[in-house]
Amino acid sequence: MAKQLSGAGLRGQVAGKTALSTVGKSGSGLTYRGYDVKDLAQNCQFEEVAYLILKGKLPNQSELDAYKAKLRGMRGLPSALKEVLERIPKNAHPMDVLRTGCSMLGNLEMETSFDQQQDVTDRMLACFPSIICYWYRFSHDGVRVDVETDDDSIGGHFLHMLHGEKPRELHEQVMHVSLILYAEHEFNASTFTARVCASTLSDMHSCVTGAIGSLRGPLHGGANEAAMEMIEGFTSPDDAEEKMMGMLERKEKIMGFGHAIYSDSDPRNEIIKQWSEKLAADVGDDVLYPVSVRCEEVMWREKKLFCNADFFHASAYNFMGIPTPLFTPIFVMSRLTGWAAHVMEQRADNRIIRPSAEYTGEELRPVPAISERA
Ligand SMILES: CC(=O)SCCNC(=O)CCNC(=O)[C@H](O)C(C)(C)COP(=O)(O)OP(=O)(O)OC[C@H]1O[C@@H](n2cnc3c(N)ncnc32)[C@H](O)[C@@H]1OP(=O)(O)O
Ligand SMILES: O=C([O-])CC(=O)C(=O)O
Repeated sequence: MAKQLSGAGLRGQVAGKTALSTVGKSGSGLTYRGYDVKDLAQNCQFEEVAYLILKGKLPNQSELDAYKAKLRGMRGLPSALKEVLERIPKNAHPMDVLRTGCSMLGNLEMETSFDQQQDVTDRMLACFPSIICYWYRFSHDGVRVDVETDDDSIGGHFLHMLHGEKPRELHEQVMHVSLILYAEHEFNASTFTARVCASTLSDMHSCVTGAIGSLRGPLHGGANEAAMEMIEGFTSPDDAEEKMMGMLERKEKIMGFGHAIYSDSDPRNEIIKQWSEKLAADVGDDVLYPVSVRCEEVMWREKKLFCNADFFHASAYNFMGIPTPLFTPIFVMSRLTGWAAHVMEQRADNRIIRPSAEYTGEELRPVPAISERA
């Protein structure tokens, strides 16, 4: 059954056109440029999907090889950016670090013409993992990590820098799937932020910096971290059930569940759930995965609320040894493709986005003299 889309939050209102993705259209849960996300997650690497989203077609082998080589060559960070990252404290949130890193990059490598939009985007795609890991390893381990690795993929590059060793094949594969699932999602809050910024004819770094800020909140991308914080407090499935029932009774929001558009499932969930199960078996987990499954059952039974893309990402990332505060920055590494493609689409057919407001304030009145004011 389709969700009733109306009310506050611009729900159900068409705010522009896109050829990039469909979300919740009947018969197809989520498509990128006409391809089902399940098909893409099963058959592609993330770089192929990034190419598809940004350049409009799936690459052939030589195009993919050239694209990966280009991205590999753009992983380095300018020394001024490294200096800025070294000054950000250990207790900063990595999303704030990334927001600052993106903004600083825009100062050092400014987009001076829209002709540069593809290259500027590829540069961000290549170096965002470097920004996150350079700061994280410096502030937490006192290490100036080498960001110019020769890893084949963006996900592999990230895991290599984070853990100081080449990732296992299983983990690199899960990163491909995860980054594909998060890559694009029509007019979600962060993408809409990017498009509003683009509609003023601003530069790409400004659009992406704003979008990072929007993604950070727990009602959007920040939900994967919030979900992790919740499930790690549950010691067993029964404990999870008891505590969740209490949360529901107190009418608390449970992060990682529900969706603004999907009505009864998020197509990304079954994919990342399968990988979470595989990773649980791999690490010999007998708590986090069963706890997560019980949460899913309780939420559906009690509220008909389903897991969105974020919920099983929490356990999957945890099983790969990724610290919780880095969960949402991984989302950025991926969604950057969607944001940038939307910025390009907006630029290609632009009118400044400027909706109207329903006024609920005072009627027109004169300014009283200061001596007459309460
Ligand atoms: C990748 C992503 O960004 S996916 C989204 C990630 N965000 C989260 O997981 C945060 C938790 N979920 C939510 O807050 C919401 O479901 C959102 C923000 C995703 C969507 O919000 P909305 O479109 O307003 O939700 P919707 O209209 O379906 O809400 C219906 C009712 O269910 C409740 N509800 C929705 N989600 C939840 C939840 N996770 N926990 C508890 N109750 C919920 C709402 O409060 C609302 O109740 P009300 O009518 O009494 O106010
Ligand atoms: O579409 C939304 O509102 C949120 C979401 O799932 C996403 O951005 O991936």
